[in-house]
Amino acid sequence: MRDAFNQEVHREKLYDLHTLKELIQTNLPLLNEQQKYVFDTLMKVTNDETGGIYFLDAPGGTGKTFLISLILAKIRSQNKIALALASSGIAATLLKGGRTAHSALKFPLNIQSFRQNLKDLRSNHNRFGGAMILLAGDFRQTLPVIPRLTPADELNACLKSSNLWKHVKVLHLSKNMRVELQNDQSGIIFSKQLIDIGNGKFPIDRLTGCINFPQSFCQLTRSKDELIQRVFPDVARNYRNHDWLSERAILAAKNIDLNELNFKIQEQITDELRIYKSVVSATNQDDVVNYPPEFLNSLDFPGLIPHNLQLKVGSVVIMLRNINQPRLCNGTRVTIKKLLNNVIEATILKGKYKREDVLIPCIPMIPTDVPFVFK
Ligand SMILES: Nc1ncnc2c1ncn2[C@@H]1O[C@H](COP(=O)(O)OP(=O)(O)OP(=O)(O)O)[C@@H](O)[C@H]1O
Repeated sequence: MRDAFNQEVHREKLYDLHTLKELIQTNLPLLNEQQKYVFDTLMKVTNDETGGIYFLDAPGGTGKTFLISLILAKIRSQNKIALALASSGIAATLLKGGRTAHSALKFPLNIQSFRQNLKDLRSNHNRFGGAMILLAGDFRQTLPVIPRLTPADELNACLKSSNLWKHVKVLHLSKNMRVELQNDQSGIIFSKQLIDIGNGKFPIDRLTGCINFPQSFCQLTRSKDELIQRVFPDVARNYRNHDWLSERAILAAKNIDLNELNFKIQEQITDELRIYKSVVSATNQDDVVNYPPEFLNSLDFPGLIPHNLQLKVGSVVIMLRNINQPRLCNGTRVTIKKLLNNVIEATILKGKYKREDVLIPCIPMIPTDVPFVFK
């Protein structure tokens, strides 16, 4: 732990002060009133070393990344240490110097133990060793996902259920800068409706227990084909345009629906289809008889690619694992460029590494959350 900490400290001394100061000069005057209040509050407790734990309650688009980048730059420009840790690889790529908590600290982020560790490392007995800890997110979004457990377990895993929550000071951002800057009226209404859903303001249907969307909620489609037509019009012609591809996506709650949608979209691409079959077998000799490859091949586990992976040049793929951070991490979207026997060449569609080509090799995978081990 001490080694990991020292490595981070060393990394933190490598920032170019001139670039940091330029960023501060450009972005600080742009902060809106709420953002400025958060910035001033956090910089004050950082500078006078009173520290404390803060939660930035801010829905999507309100400027979390913009504001946190500025706070990081300001602290680093004063030759102090600011670590940007994220729970997922793709979130870590949004911030300068961002790392997953796991990769930076070599242990999964557990706020309780992190609190004790910081006291030791900073030789300071205040909570979190006098450091300013800023957590950011949106409680209106998905609860932590815990496979095979109940909604009560998911609520328990939430930060709000932790003993620490009573010490957390909550700061708010509510102005959606993403739609504000584009002056898009329908975007402003939609973002407000999303916040109302998250705040439980939509009436619940007593019979079904579900919420009803108002007519003005969004454009509803009646079939998957119509949905594809609206989101990916004329795929056959447009799929080579990476900017066009990077601006659209269809989300679904279940893999089975996604597979059908992907199949239909990919069907419209005229390139040759390549099929990659995984070689699946039980690793424990005793299990080989009970779980023959034919059975294992028929299974479809969340987080694992299907046994029969069918791809075309131009297909869009989302990474499910952190293979090579920060470029190839869980959540990176790429489009296929070349399909070779054992390696796939692809181009990154979004984010800091957009347009960069990457190689995705064959990788052995052993899922850990199934009752028997297979590879
Ligand atoms: N004060 C500001 N002045 C100018 N642009 C801003 C300001 N605040 C945010 N933005 C811009 O608004 C957009 C949304 O901000 P940002 O990505 O930081 O929001 P977010 O809360 O992190 O969103 P999400 O949760 O969806 O990732 C970005 O393009 C960002 O550059």
